[in-house]
Amino acid sequence: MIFSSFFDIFEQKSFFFLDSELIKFSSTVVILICSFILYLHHKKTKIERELVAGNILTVDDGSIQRNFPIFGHALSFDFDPVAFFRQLNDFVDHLKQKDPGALYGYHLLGPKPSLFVLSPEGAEAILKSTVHIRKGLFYKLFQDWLGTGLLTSHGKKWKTRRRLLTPAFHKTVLADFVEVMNEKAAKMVDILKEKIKTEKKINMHWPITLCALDIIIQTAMGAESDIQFEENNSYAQAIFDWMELTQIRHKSIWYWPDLIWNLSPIGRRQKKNVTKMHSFTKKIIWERWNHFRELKEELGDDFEATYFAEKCDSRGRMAFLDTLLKSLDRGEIDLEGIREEVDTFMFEGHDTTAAALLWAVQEIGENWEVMKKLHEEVELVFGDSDRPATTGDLDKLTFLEAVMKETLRKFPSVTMFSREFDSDLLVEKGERRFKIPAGAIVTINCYKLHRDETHWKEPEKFDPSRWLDGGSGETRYAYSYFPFSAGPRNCIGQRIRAIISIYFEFFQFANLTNKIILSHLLRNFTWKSTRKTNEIPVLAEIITRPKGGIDIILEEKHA
Ligand code: HEM
Repeated sequence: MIFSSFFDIFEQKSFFFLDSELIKFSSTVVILICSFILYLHHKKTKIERELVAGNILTVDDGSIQRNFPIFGHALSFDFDPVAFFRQLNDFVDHLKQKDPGALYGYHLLGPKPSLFVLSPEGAEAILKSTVHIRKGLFYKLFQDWLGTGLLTSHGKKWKTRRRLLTPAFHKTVLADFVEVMNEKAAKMVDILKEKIKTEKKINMHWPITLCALDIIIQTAMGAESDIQFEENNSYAQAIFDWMELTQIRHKSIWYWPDLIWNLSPIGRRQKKNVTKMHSFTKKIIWERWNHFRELKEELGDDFEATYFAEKCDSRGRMAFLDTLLKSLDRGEIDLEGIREEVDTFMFEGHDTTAAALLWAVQEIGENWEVMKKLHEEVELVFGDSDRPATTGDLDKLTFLEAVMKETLRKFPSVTMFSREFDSDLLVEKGERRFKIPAGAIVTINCYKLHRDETHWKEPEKFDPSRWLDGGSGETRYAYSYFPFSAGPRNCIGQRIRAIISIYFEFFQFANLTNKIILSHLLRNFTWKSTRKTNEIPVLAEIITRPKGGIDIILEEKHA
């Protein structure tokens, strides 16, 4: 209406008319903008009052973060990702100093309340809830790549997908997984042995990331890949660029509306990343789906028995992509749904593991005593042989397990996860009551909570012995350590462990990958980190990684 009269004015070219219509038009626009600003201001003030009444602490006491009219604290966030993460951790320290018994703090993104958890007790109330399981607004920014797959969906869709996918990594494919992981880790070792012939200092970022990616491509999708030989692999590069741009979008609320984002230069660059990543996974899915259909046509009634014979156990459970293809054949999911889940597993399944391994390599290389103990342990289990590791071998590597647990305590790969509240949550701690209002986004920063001094002695110290017999790790308060999250929306890799442990004491996809890759490294090399861990900037961009990767001086053990 407004726009059509605006164009009419120009067509009629009547200046008298133009004047009066323009005045009408401009006043309408000004009134609309003013009403909107007043509405935002009213909403923001109302929610602020509600948060203070609910015992949620504010960070805007002048010294730490400014609360601007309309925009709230959004304008005080640091743009540099390392500084931004430090800022978030400082908020926790600042508020805990102010009120040691408080469970939650807040800042405002415009009128949107964004809460953060101050203590493990505060995390427990949220993670245990079976009602507040909807992921925070931030996860919408993942949807251009992951769609609404398991990580990002909620409600009925999430429940159906979780049921569909949980049995996907079952015990009968465990042996295949271990075989593949050994093969890929051995490939990485060969590549590194070649590298150290010409380079003294090795950056472990790409060798480890590509090895983890190689493993997930084959174990979850059943596809062969040569990705480890392509250091500048365009798929992996697209993933990293996507993460960086998503992080920028996260901190810049003006980029949140799709229209603005899609028109911006970095939004267009992001589109190219997404197209590249989608075509990579679609190709894998199509190849396997075509094979599935050809075989079905060829074998008729015998198809299921033949296709799944090697993959099925007596309960009829299958490998990841096969499970999805069978569901597709039954009409329980469509091709787009499979693409969403494949992308989710490609994303969650390699980068989380790679980040944890990088930090582990760094800590081992800095702590000579730890390296020595690990060498002794692998030598005891494998001797001088170069045979592949079995699940039995991995079970015996108890110190290595402790090293991985301690690494994930200090550097949980997924540092921050959040929930968006559809209804209020009342949390009680002793005499005190805290109210999280409906509409709030609550972020749990487990990097900070894993270093809570009330639960961990010398939390900044890398001390794997906490996890050995008698150590504090084993007797800890459950919610002081949750690198795989906890409750109904925990990491599916962890949940699988509980189901599979009926057959095997030890099974966990991520843990298995970590232990196999690290044991291969330890059997072949010794190394020294070139930087001190506490001097490495922590880049918490969706996945928490060391900025600049990990540089080590790597030497062959039996050269
Ligand atoms: C060191 C390795 C890993 C860590 C630390 C880790 C951590 C996590 C965390 C903290 C969450 C919850 C995220 C949230 O609430 O937003 C999560 C969810 C998830 N993880 Fe992992 N993960 C790891 C490896 C894996 C692997 C190997 C896979 C698959 C092969 C995987 C698949 C998933 C999926 C699908 C979800 C979403 C579950 C749901 O919402 O129902 N993760 N992971």
